[in-house]
Amino acid sequence: MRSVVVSNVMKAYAGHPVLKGVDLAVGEGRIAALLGPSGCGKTTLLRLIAGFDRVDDGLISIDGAVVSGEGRHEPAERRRVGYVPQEGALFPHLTVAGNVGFGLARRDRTPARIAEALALVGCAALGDRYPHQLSGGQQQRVALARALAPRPRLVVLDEPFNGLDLDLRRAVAADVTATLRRTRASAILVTHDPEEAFASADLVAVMHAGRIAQAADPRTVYLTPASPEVARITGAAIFLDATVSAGRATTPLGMADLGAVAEGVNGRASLCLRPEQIVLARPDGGRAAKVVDMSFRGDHSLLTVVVDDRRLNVRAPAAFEADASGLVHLAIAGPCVAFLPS
Ligand SMILES: Nc1ncnc2c1ncn2[C@@H]1O[C@H](COP(=O)(O)OP(=O)(O)OP(=O)(O)O)[C@@H](O)[C@H]1O
Repeated sequence: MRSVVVSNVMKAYAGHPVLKGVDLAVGEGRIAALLGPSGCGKTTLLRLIAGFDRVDDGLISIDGAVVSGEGRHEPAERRRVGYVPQEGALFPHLTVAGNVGFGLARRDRTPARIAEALALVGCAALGDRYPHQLSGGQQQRVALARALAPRPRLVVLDEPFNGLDLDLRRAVAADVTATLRRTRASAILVTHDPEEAFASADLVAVMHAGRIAQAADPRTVYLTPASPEVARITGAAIFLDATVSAGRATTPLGMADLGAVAEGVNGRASLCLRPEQIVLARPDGGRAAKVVDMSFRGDHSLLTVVVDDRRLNVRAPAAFEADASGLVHLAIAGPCVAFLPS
């Protein structure tokens, strides 16, 4: 059963198209991450799903019922979609309990329901505090409790961890994901952080130029991106000129195995690698490259090397030291993806 289905949704602001035919399906109890660069339309799509705005064209259905499109626009308060907005989302003049109770219908606004929602996010003891008396992580947990309190069919979260520093961000994201899984809520999380998307979601929907460019499990989008843009949005990507023949690519760094080949690619191609796929090799098993810079990064050393006039960044072990020749030998590890030359 699909919890949310978005089909061919279009939205323009003042004649400027933002969503140009978005398709997305999120299964019941699944967590999807909507990943894309700033301004690509992630918030716009979330607002359409929550019902805060109307679609220009296309359909949105939740649990099998059309909520947007075909002349219908179910109002936000009837969609049973919990919304966790960007930072600063709590009402400052209400206590934590008041904030959580705010979204509940009057008959449901009982101390027991509020306590239940706060317990879900591990904040049972904080009901009497005001938002300014909470840490950033606690504020985001309370914002999730407020969204979960009415027992929604779907929870949508718009970059909820943006205001938190990196360590806290990872921890709060893990807690929030665990809570969503415990409550078996379907969820859509907007983020521009690939690692957050991979760690949190069953399905990563990569948004580019007003459409979903690829939607698949995290491993698939990272290891076999559907386009060069998807490769760049989902992490660091290095592109090498290559010649493709019989499932292998010849590159300035030697031969590479191909895991996926974009349609129509044969002969000249652009090979897409992740940084960790360029590895140090023995002299007899790799191409020589000149080390022109080295920067110690704690868990690894980042080498800048030149091979065939091309500068590349390569990760080496933290303890790496260049020998007197100033050369390293490089090879390509693991299957790569080939695209048409750009
Ligand atoms: N109400 C509006 N009126 C006019 N233009 C809008 C409106 N809302 C969004 N836009 C425009 O639509 C585009 C997409 O905005 P949106 O907020 O959906 O992007 P986003 O991917 O969520 O970006 P970010 O990651 O920076 O939040 C932007 O160019 C934005 O300026």
